[in-house]
Amino acid sequence: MSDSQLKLPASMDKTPLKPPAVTALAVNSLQLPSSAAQQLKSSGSATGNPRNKCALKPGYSLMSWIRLCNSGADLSGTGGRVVPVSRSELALHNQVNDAWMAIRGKVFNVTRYMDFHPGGIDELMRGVGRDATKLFDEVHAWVNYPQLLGKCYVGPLKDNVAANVETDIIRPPPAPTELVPRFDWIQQRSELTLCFYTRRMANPGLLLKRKDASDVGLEVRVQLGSIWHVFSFKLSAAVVWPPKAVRVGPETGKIEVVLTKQVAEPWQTYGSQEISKLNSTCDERLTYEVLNCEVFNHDSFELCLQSIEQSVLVHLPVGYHLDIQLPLNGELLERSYTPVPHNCLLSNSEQIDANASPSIRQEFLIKHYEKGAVSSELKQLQPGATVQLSLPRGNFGLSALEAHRNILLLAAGSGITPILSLLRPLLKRQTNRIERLQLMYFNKTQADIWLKDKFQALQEADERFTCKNILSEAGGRISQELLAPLFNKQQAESFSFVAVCGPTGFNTAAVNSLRELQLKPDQMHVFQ
Ligand code: HEM
Repeated sequence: MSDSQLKLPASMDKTPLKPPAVTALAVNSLQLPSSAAQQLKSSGSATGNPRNKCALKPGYSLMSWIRLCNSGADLSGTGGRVVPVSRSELALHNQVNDAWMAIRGKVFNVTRYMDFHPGGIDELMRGVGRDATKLFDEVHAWVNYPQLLGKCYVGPLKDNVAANVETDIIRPPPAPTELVPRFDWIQQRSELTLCFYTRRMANPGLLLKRKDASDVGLEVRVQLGSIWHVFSFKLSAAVVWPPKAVRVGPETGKIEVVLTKQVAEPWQTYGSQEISKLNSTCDERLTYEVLNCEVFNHDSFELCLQSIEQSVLVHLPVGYHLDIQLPLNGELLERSYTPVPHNCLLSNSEQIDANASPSIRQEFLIKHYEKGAVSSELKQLQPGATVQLSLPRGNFGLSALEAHRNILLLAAGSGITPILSLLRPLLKRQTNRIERLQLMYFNKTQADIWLKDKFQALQEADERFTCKNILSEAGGRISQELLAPLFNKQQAESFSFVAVCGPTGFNTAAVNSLRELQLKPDQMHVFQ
């Protein structure tokens, strides 16, 4: 890791006011995960604040740690050498003045970090002299330890599974439905930030709803798999709608909602909240109005929808879709579509992997089928018309791709839309960085290819990404012969995971070919 990589994380780049004590009532209603609840009991947070963060001694801020890391000091204690460490050796370094800790097969010397640890020395000591991966993840899986402890790296844990050490593979987290997001808040004079912590690679979705015109009612729904965790807030005072910023980290699992206070002053408490659960397969619909509906190419169009009264912001988990529902001849028609990033529309010349923040808008690229009732109806929609959208749906697990650095994407026609949503999170992934991401995009003719220029630009901007267009008019089709050269196990860059999306016939042919090439079910995901 180079020195220049160690920068202050954006979220810590401010000096926030410390949140004052939360009332007993609010704490009770928090439903902390049991591990965190136990910590609260055992460490007896004096303030009653759900956070267990300690006040750091003067001179031990994050900034000071970064300065120390960049000072050239020998923080690993090995003089810069990488030394493999056995478990028995690790166990010897269990003192506050000689503290080593293994996380995901890597041993770090955390002795000098002790005083800088925001959770305090006692907490950090719980993990020293041993493999602390599980404990670390239970407390704060989102913390970027490889970056913070880069200069403290001693070496790989010797008897760890070899593959783990070499490729930094991280085991998939337990099923997301077991997880309850942990809530926290932080404020500045003019801002209130609501934070929700899920888990690394949890791939959360988010829905924000303005509850009433008084601007103190806010509903925050965090989607984990098929469960929505609904936080209904009554804030201490009014805030401005929409939020100033909303950040959802598919990799870190951290969500931040930054609200501007209508009156800039410190608050005693954020207010109060109630938590409930909702199944995402429920029939709830959100009403959207058409902003515009325009031709995209010879047989497709772009449809831009906006939440009615702009009162709902939605962020879909990566690889999820929405069902669009509209009435026709007394019946309700419904079809699934994956929204595309705003920069995929014709009117937008930005690169494909730009901003993907939650939005009051949902934008779609839709292929028009002459005999397709839904696409024909949607194509005729005029600005101001309304449609109903379902809550985000899907079964894609981002963590399934976590261990893979060479990923192949197979898309046919409009099946490109869920595949598009993978590009950004994969290319931006910090842990186990992607080495090669190849898109094979199947269409009939040149004129059918969507977003050709955008893929070209992305290919030029990021050498890890390549796009290959395959046209059936030129005899190209999905087959074992076509794919076989990509799965030569003798080559280091052979693909180890494939995501597929297209019509049923395409998906079946792709899966059959991949099976013949010895790919296992857990090395594929098919978007149906
Ligand atoms: C494995 C043993 C560890 C335990 C038991 C532990 C415990 C804790 C606790 C209780 C907190 C306060 C949580 C809160 O804000 O609610 C915390 C915060 C923190 N810890 Fe650790 N920790 C451990 C290891 C580490 C390591 C190795 C690092 C180094 C990268 C680290 C970095 C941090 C950071 C950056 C925070 C602040 C997180 C935030 O504000 O979101 N911790 N830790």
